[in-house]
Amino acid sequence: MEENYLDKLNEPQRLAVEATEGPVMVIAGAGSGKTRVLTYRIAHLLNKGVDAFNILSLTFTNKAAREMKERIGYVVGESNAKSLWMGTFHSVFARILRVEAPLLGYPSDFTIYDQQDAVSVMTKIINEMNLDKDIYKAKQVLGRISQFKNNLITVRAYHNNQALIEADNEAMKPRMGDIYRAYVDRCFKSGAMDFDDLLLRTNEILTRFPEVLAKYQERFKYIMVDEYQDTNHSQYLIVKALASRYENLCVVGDDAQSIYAFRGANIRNILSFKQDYPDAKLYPLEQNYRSTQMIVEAANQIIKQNQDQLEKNVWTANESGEKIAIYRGLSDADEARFIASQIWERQISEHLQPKDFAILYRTNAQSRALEEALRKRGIQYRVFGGTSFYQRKEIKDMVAYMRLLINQNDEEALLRTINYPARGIGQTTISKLLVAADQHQISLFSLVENIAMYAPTIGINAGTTTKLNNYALMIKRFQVMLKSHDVYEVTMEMAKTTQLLNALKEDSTPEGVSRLENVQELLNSIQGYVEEQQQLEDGDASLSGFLENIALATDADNEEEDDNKVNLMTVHLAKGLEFPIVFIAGLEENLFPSMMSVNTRAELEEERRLFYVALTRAEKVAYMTYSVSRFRWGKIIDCEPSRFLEEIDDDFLDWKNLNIPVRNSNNSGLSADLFGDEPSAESYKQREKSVARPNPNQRPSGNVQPRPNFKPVNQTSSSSAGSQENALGLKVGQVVVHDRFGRGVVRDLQGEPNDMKAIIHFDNAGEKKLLLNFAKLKIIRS
Ligand SMILES: Nc1ncnc2c1ncn2[C@@H]1O[C@H](COP(=O)(O)OP(=O)(O)OP(=O)(O)O)[C@@H](O)[C@H]1O
Ligand SMILES: [Mg+2]
Repeated sequence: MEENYLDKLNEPQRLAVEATEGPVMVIAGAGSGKTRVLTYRIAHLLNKGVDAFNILSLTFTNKAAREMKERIGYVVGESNAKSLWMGTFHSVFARILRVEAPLLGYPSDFTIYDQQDAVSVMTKIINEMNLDKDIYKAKQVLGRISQFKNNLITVRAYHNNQALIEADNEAMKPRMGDIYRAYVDRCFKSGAMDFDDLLLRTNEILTRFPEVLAKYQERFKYIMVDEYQDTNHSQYLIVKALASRYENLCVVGDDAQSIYAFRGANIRNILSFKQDYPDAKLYPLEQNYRSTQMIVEAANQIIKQNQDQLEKNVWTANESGEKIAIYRGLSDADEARFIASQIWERQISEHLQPKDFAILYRTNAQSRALEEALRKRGIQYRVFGGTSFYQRKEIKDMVAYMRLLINQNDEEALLRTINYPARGIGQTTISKLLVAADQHQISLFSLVENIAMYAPTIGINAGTTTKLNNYALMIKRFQVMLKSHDVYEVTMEMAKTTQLLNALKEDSTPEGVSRLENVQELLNSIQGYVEEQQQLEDGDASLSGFLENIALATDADNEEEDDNKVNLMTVHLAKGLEFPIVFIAGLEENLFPSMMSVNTRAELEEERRLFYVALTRAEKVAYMTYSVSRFRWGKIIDCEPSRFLEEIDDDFLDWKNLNIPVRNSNNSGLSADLFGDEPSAESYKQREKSVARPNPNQRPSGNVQPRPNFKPVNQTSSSSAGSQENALGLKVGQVVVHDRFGRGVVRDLQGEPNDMKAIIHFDNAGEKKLLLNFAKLKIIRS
């Protein structure tokens, strides 16, 4: 055991760690060690002899939980840390529901529907009810239902709530209640829960079954919640119910970082903690250990402008640090190029690694330009969120088969697999089946399984009947196989028998190859899962266990093994994380703050908190970038710098390139003329929060002190060096394969031998200039 671990805490942190009995709340600024307090507190509990089994810790991501576990393992020994219950609300309560959901009539192997499944169910409902799709938009309707669920408004409660009904009538959606009922029925019949159900049903069980509540109250004698500011009402009630017996509850959070109000997070949870637990102890943490003085002070100044916040005094003893660099791009491509060039330079000049950098942005769509710039520089990166591994089509197809094996009522899984790979079961047949299943009040699978009996009345011919029969038999066979073989063996067999692997193998395009690799990767991960679980004492190598991990992987849970890469993610996903160098990109009006969020003060304040979260991720250096034009919604639009930039005092800022002409704007087709289009000082003054200050773009140049090593971007040597030697022995005219762009022909070689670039024309991707030191090329024909 690590000795004197309490010495690694400052005074208030140590007190919060040692106050293990009774309610405790820590509300403190970013980087002040809240998460560290929780980690050490758990270690301390274990060290005092509390059984790991009795500790529940709720984190924002599963990754955060794993990291905490690891850290706790260092302090108290790994074996002790293993049986801790840690994870997101969704993953912890999904685990409990596996045991308890049958109380509500769900199968214990219930499926978890992700957003895509939910949208598909909703689209069907809206179609079947013949509703106007422009008024009843599937995602919007689901958003509304999510609100209901997170506030524990069940279908029945909705129908008894005149105010809600009237609100929906006014919103031109009088059928909302019927849709809600149809959606809940449909999920229930499929034996499926969506994400909000995981919390709603947990609440339902804890309320309706006192003996179950008592069981978990006994079990979780010590409860901890990180990022408490972002818990919604449903989560709040679960915690409250579980903690109400022992009240050994410790919540930590920061009201200034509450960024999920749009999803129902409720800052009042923090404020009412004192009322719920009048004896609660409060420990203010004020010292920031993460960031430089420059960053801490600038962040303090930003958040001070919000009216709704608890008073805090955050300071740091860290070095003063560099000013925040601001860069103005001519286009999103130029902005991205600047960022990539800075990463490149800092890696070399400061011996930093790719993983030391994070690029944060407001919307996922911004990653495209950034990715392109990083690729051009040969910088390794990974994108969190967006289309995660498990959302890819080929993976979802495989997973749908797996889901069907454990829950044959899972209608979404059935619809996804019934004719993929193609087995001649057409859309008309499927529509007939859906109607008939509904008429006979049986699940789609039962219908397909007994199709011979129903076929004549439904109007399905003999050929199709055989096909449906074969499909059902195949699924049944795997279900049986699952009883005697491990999960990996069954899924491997399934991938082969269904022809799924073959279908992918036939496609030899680079995309096809990568799809096949993805499926292989999935099979590998199943194998890894089976082996890992078999080694654990209370291991669960079941298919449902595996599927649960997949369904609940949050966007921030990136499982990539080789993690030495530049991190790209939205600010929302960056919560709780820290990186030596952080770029905040796209600081423009209508982007950050988002266009949707500038109408009320409350919305704007949430955007400002988001900005505060972004800046406070940085340890050593922060950059803020914006662009005067950007490719959005299919066209180039002009942009103004974000009002947030104006809100930071000049003492903290270093405006990088105001007096440096930006060299070019390559593929954006823009020229320096754009400078003339920027907003006037006048338009700034008109803004609500505007400080009396000139347009930042027209600041006196005396303010601009480019760092000595600052170079204008995009100066590449273009001396032709086609005949020179290079590492690969590459020559003009050779045919090569690139792992991303596929097959191509070398057109030209440029630059110094040790920094050579190749111009390659790719069959599918067109002409690219690649840095040979980084591009992974294979010569296939000289
Ligand atoms: N007493 C301490 N001594 C040394 N380092 C510390 C101390 N307290 C915290 N740190 C370090 O400071 C950094 C920030 O801590 P932590 O992530 O726990 O802050 P936080 O309050 O949870 O931040 P956030 O609000 O962003 O979630 C971490 O790297 C942590 O290890
Ligand atoms: Mg934290």
